[in-house]
Amino acid sequence: MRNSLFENMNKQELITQIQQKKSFLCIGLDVDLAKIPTHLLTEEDPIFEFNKQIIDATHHLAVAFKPNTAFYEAYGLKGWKALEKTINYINENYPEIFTIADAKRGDIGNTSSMYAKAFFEDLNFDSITVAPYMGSDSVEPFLAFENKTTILLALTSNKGGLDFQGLKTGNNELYKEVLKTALTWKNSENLMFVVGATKAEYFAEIRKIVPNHFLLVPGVGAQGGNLQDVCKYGLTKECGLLINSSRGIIYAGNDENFVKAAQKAAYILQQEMAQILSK
Ligand SMILES: O=C(O)c1cc(=O)[nH]c(=O)n1[C@@H]1O[C@H](COP(=O)(O)O)[C@@H](O)[C@H]1O
Repeated sequence: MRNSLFENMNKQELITQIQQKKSFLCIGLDVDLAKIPTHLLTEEDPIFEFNKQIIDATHHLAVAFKPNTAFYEAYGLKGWKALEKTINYINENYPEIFTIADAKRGDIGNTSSMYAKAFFEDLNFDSITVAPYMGSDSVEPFLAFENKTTILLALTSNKGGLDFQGLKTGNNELYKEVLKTALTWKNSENLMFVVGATKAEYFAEIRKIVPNHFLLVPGVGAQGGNLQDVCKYGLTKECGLLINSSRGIIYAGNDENFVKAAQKAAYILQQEMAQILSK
């Protein structure tokens, strides 16, 4: 466990990692047994074995790992065990890495508190993705963990992302209200926001509302988002971006050479990031 300075340490450590690794890459560990190399299926725990090899080969190129819990919940108890082993493996071997439980939780206050305990205390993730739909008392139990980060969905990468998030509420679209209102919540310094890479044209507007907060940006790779477009308006002087790619990296290959293929895909993105950071 880290000390009470953790809240600032958390962000500071991330910034230090970004500078040292010249990377703001987050690798999504979205393990699908139908997609991993078949030779791993005879392992006792194929999901963990796959993750372990990906993590060992890419931890120096990435600053964050993001398992999406759906890909573990889908396999029941075995999947949850694999998630636990994965987060423990990262925390024990690469403690500098920022870990994200992509669980998209949020409920009435006392239920949110239990979600927060599950991911922050039991599993010891650094952060969790949370949906804002149920409002302040559904998010504040996560924010109360001053040593942890709550990553609130603002403008998501999917096609339907604008169905509700783009609706006008008075003068503003809903996603802008989410950003503005969340800044008024207690411990809002513990927030990051999700903005999809497929929505690059919205970053200038978003940065007017949240000039300094880190943004988690999924959608590069398989969903077609473009790194350069996102960085044009998304970058801050501290970088302020975590760019996620899941399938584009972990399934770059699907035979015995899958680790090398994943490493190469991560390296290509890291090199592009190094160039952007050097400007
Ligand atoms: O919160 C997320 O991470 C997320 C938000 C969003 O707007 N879009 C989005 O794709 N994601 C997640 O980011 C990952 C993207 O995976 P790839 O499309 O394979 O790179 C998945 O785990 C998604 O659930």
